[in-house]
Amino acid sequence: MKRENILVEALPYIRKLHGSKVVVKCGGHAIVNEETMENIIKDIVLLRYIGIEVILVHGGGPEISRVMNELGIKPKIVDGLRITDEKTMEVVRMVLIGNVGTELVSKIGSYGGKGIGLSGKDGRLFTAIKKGKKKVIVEGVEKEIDLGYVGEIDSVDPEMIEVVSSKGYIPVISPIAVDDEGRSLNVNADTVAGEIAINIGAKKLIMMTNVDGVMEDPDDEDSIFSKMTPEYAENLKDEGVVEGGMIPKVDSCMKAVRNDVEKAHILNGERPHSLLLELFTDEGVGTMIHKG
Ligand SMILES: Nc1ncnc2c1ncn2[C@@H]1O[C@H](COP(=O)(O)OP(=O)(O)O)[C@@H](O)[C@H]1O
Ligand SMILES: CC(=O)N[C@@H](CCC(=O)OP(=O)(O)O)C(=O)O
Repeated sequence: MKRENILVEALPYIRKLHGSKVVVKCGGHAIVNEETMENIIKDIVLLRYIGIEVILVHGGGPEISRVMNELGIKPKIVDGLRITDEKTMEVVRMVLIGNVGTELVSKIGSYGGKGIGLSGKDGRLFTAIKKGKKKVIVEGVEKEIDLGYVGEIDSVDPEMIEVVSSKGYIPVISPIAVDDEGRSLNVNADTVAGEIAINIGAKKLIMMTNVDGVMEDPDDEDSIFSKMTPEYAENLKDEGVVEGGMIPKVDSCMKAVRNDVEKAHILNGERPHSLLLELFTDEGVGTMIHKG
């Protein structure tokens, strides 16, 4: 397609999204690679310049696991959730807030945007309660596993996001919540992104990961589902097609579209500018979850 046609094709999409809020969740796999991370940040800054209020929620699972291994702590993840003891919680805070969050804020700045780092603790943006024990099936047998300092979101107060976003800042949110006693709790970043999207009235929730979308067979790119309803996604979960880290993503997307977020998308952040292609072209990429 000619370059001018690409720009013209984007116009109705830009018009529709101008002034609305879009939550972008960037997974740890998509940000471990410097080039991938820079491409995503460039797209986010561009969206902000054309009047779309982007709220960035980041993960960092692979980086947390890398640092844990370096410290001699073996990472354990069940259904996409990290078992988090006290020492692990320290690592999670250090990596997510101290490292990944500040790096994203500074990259946004280097492309001309204004990033601001937040976590659940800032203005009590989101609070959580300890999730406690989780039932899992191991080799056909049901077991209860204590997840430790893993939080389940209890409340979201979006005022802080609204204040900074209305002044042109791009909030960069680390998935660490606070509980009533002021303790830090580790929350999956997909869950945080979904809850924030619902509570700020976002038009879209976009999950950037390291696969093209939800697939029938994760090893076969051609088996991607380009569109699905929450009911269909629920079936895929029940059938065991959706596993591991894809479970919290699909759960958050289903909950978001059932709570008035127009559309939720799962995209491959490793494909350069997949975010712009999804938002501004007729074809779109990845998997879209929409109400029936
Ligand atoms: N049906 C599926 N389709 C695509 N990916 C799947 C599916 N089921 C499980 N997965 C896994 O989910 C992973 C994405 O989750 P995760 O590793 O937590 O990513 P992120 O760090 O981006 O949050 C994929 O790399 C893939 O291995
Ligand atoms: C409770 C829980 O699992 N928290 C996650 C938080 C980071 C995250 O979600 O990172 P990704 O988006 O890269 O997976 C963790 O400790 O890995």
